Amino acid sequence: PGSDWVFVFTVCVQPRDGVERGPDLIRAAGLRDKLQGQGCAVKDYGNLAFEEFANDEPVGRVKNVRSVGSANQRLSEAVQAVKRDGHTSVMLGGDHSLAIGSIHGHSAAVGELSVVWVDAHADINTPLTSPTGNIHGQPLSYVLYELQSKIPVLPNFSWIKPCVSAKDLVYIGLRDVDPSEHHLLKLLGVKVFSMTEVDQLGVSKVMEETCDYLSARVKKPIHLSYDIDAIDPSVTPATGTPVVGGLSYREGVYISEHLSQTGLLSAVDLVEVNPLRGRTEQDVQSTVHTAVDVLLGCFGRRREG
Ligand SMILES: CN[C@](CCCC[B-](O)(O)O)(CCN1CCCCC1)C(=O)O
Ligand SMILES: [Mn+2]
Ligand SMILES: [Mn+2]
Repeated sequence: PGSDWVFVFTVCVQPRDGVERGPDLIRAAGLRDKLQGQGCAVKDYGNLAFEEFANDEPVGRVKNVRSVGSANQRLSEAVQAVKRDGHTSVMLGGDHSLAIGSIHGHSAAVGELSVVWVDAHADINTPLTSPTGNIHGQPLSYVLYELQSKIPVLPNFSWIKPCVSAKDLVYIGLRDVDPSEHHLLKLLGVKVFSMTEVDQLGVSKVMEETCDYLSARVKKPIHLSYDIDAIDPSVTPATGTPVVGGLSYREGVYISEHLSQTGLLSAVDLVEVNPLRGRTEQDVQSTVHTAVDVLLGCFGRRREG
């Protein structure tokens, strides 16, 4: 990329058990210098401060509703500002519930989006189907037009307007999908490349088919929402919900290299890095450095040099 590329970090943290430390570790691993070293201009917006809610009691089974709703509203505004300045937004989580604000803000600024969701999980439970009540397993249900009838009124969530069509969503890396999620994916006909398809087709064909599928109708800006747990826990163990049988380091980086080549990458989330879930410092460093390499791949880094 030329020097006209500006990357801004709307770095966001949830008051959670360790995942709030992800962004600073990714910074400390030298993301800014490495991006600049490959010809990118970088602007770091720093960490977004979120309002604390004293007794944020569950609503039904949904946990941390008020703080997550409020945080995502601030994040949406921050991402909108970044996109209005014509930059590519990079949101470092924090957990995947932050994709609500990131996708909402991105769409508010640029309109219709394609979403590529790289994850071991589908993150499409509704508040009523979620087995855990954790919103990081639900973000897509709040932003998909087709699921709005399934969303109850939740405090601090009324600002969210659905903004993504199910036909503009592609999953890569799925291998731990709840029955209720699988039902919704089938019902909505969402395009899924689970780990089975990755094994069957190979990551190169998966990316070719992903891009053909997304550009079959109208080419739209791409929102890449990358959950570090898509990659195998042998490579990225420091994460909240590790699942065996994940992407290799090479497959994980190839995905971002391929999307970078489309020239359509407009916003990136990199979430669920949790240093407290690493058993050793090596576990944490392997996870953080892989996250950095995935991001460098998004912005033009090629392994050939
Ligand atoms: C698969 N769905 C889970 C995990 C969501 C992970 C969020 B991500 O951001 O990391 O992708 C887990 C539900 N299972 C928990 C263990 C018992 C069976 C249900 C959920 O809590 O909804
Ligand atoms: Mn996720
Ligand atoms: Mn996940």
